[in-house]
Amino acid sequence: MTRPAINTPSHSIHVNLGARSYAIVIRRDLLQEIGEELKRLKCAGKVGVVTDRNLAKHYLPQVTRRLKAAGFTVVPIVLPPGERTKTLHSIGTVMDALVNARFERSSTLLALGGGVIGDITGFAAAIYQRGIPFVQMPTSLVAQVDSSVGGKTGVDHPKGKNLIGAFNQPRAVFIDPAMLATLPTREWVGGLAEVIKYGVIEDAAFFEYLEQNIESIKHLTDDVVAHIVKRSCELKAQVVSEDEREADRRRILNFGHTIGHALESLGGYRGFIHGEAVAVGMVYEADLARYLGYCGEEVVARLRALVKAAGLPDRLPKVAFTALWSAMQQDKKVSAGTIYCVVPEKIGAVRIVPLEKETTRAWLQDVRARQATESKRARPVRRAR
Ligand SMILES: NC(=O)c1ccc[n+]([C@@H]2O[C@H](COP(=O)([O-])OP(=O)(O)OC[C@H]3O[C@@H](n4cnc5c(N)ncnc54)[C@H](O)[C@@H]3O)[C@@H](O)[C@H]2O)c1
Ligand SMILES: O=C(O)C(=O)C[C@@H](O)[C@H](O)[C@H](O)COP(=O)(O)O
Ligand SMILES: [Zn+2]
Repeated sequence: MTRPAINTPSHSIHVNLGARSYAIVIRRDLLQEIGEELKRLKCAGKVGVVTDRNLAKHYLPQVTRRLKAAGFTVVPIVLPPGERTKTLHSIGTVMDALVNARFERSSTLLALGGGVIGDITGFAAAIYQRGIPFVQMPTSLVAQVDSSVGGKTGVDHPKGKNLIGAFNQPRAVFIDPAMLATLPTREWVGGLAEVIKYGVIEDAAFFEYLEQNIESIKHLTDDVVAHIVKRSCELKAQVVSEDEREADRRRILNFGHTIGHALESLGGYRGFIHGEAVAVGMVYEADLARYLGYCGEEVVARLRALVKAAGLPDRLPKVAFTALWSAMQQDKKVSAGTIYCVVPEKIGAVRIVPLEKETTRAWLQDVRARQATESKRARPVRRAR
């Protein structure tokens, strides 16, 4: 589906990390200026454009033209699309391309794509010759509101998401919201999960805005898209500036991910896309919070209603407790064997709590009992003959 063009004014948001500080620039048609922008960053020589086949079709010729016009030598590195590409094998592919093209320490990588491409590129940039600069040009909603900012880079392991990686900040993030025009609907909707997350973790007014504007959001109204991309980047930049390496505060950005990541890995990265898994994760982590007495039923109800209205999944699929618990133990918030989970206290405020195995097992049994009752109610009543 081709979407209408998206108009947005220009914004620059500062990620304040001392020597590693950088700007998130949000501007319509930034794509046309990518060569000049890299020159402004003092990049020179070779640029490796890491992208996937979908993005290559839509944008690679234009990006290559702009970079060449600005004097760069362009080396395209095109990977297959999707989460199953986020592997060490792909890192090997990128390494081979850089070695073969004789990339130097002063060469640059440009991540042209969604979160998968951004995470791979940032990690490749961290390890090639022990570190070369990289720039993010995010193209999906997940990437424009979340993954391009903050320097978490890496790849998945069959047993867990993002288990191999590095903190590596980009030199800049260039967001052209017009590029969302070609994003498939399922990916757009998936991205809304990370947007909703910001409302729950620290901005109740933003959550209300999303509730009130969900129809325009689904239809990509210009001013609404501009607002959600900008507000999400502001919120993430602030958290990352306060706690770059997730010593404490940054953990709030992981709301929905303890269960969400477990569902992704249990599904072999073929089931839910990331945003969908996070949506289900948020609903059930909120439900667990209610069960444990950290928040009231109204918090779960509002979150579930917004998730549903956005078109995201809100039902925990069938999964055995032992499998779920074991997958959750791969989470990076696990400390001394204890799983810590981000739970809401109210819309706009979260806390981080340890999970106890038997209580979590009892909660899951309760979830299943409620799901069974809901299914019975939803089933049409058969008339006796
Ligand atoms: N590093 C972080 O802080 C962070 C934050 C959030 C998510 N992530 C990671 O990001 C990944 C999910 O990102 P994603 O949802 O962008 O997935 P993705 O990169 O797989 O992109 C989704 C799909 O949309 C296509 N696509 C992207 N932009 C497009 C465009 N403008 N036009 C047409 N097609 C387009 C891609 O080719 C792909 O098929 C996960 O691996 C997740 O773990 C990382
Ligand atoms: O930037 C962060 O910090 C986040 O947690 C953002 C998440 O949306 C993102 O999916 C992140 O990659 C998850 O990190 P992980 O450390 O749990 O792998
Ligand atoms: Zn995420």
